[in-house]
Amino acid sequence: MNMQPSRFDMATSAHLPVDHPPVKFGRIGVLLLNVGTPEGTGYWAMRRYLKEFLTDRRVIEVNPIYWWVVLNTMILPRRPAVKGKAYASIWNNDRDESPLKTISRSQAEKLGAELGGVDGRIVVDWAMRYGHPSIDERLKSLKEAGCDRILLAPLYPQYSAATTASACDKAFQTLMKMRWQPSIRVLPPYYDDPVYIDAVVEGMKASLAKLTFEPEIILISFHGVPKSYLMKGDPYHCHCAKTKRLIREALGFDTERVMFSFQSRFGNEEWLQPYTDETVKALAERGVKKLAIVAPSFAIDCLETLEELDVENREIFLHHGGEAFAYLPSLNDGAGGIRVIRHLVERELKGWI
Ligand SMILES: C=CC1=C(C)c2cc3[nH]c(cc4nc(cc5[nH]c(cc1n2)c(C)c5CCC(=O)O)C(CCC(=O)O)=C4C)c(C)c3C=C
Ligand SMILES: [Fe+2]
Ligand SMILES: [Fe+2]
Repeated sequence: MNMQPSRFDMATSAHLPVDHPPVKFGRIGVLLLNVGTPEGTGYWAMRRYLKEFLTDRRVIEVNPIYWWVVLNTMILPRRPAVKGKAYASIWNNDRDESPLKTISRSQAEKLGAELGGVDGRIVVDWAMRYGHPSIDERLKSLKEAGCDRILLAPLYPQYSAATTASACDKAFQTLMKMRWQPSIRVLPPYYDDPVYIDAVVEGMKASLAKLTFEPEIILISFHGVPKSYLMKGDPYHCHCAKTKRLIREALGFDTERVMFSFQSRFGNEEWLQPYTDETVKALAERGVKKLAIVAPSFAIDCLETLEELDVENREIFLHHGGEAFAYLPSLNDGAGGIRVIRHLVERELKGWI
């Protein structure tokens, strides 16, 4: 087949040979990626989601035979019902989907509207690592729309193999099967990006200003990972520590007032410490009466923030003597959230647009 550049001109001209396949090219795709979410809160939808999540070797690194037994005999028979109830309590009933999905879609729509004014060739889409819309489906769709350059944008400020690398692995599995692969770029972690830190701090200040109390302590809670991942070289812990320091400095609060911890522990292995639930309990028992929690590792509010922090940890705090508790929301699809994503995406698209 003649692969000279003129072939592509031909593809769009009236001189295209009758038996020539259709050729679409020249557009630039941006694919926003997040962790994933169940399709429903019932047992089978939850089971499918958890099974996909918990069979990802980037997420669970223990011996696969041991894990197969644990997953199938202990976790999948019970966890779907328990977590299904938790998801039901935060579900977006208007759209019958989780908040993570609603807000991911909105982020992509808002970013698409803004970037369309910058360069008409840009197509913004979104996908989930687990569940739908899948990375496979949306990557193929971008390619079919004529995107021969694609920026993968995992919306994890702090890098972890369990999240960022897992999303990229999934994308590369699809690319492995493409004859004409698009050129690919990957958004680097942005844990210390000044625009991200400024937006988080601006959001925190706005939320704090609306409170009827002044928190004695601000707890910055990050999603945890097993400690063994840190020991094997995952930079997630260091990225979180730097994000925490930069937020504290930008707030201008002293070191005693801003603490950090890791949440969402799973299984019996040791995870990064200190644990959020234990910290919240200890603070209340120490006599702290007013507490605010923020979770900057989540680009979007989800089960782990709306339920685990705002409901479970609120209860722990109040039950152990605390009097006032506030969860400060994530950046989501607000002006600050979109400003951060747009800044990162425009920076990474340099040379393409
Ligand atoms: C068991 C191992 C897990 C690791 C390691 C892990 C890391 C990790 N996860 C996020 C972000 C999110 N996780 C969410 C839910 C969730 N996470 C795990 C397990 C691990 N995560 C499970 C099993 C679940 C499902 C809920 C549950 O059963 O507990 C979510 C919420 C999704 C939603 O639909 O709302 C997010 C977001 C990060 C950032 C991370 C490591 C850095
Ligand atoms: Fe998780
Ligand atoms: Fe570290």
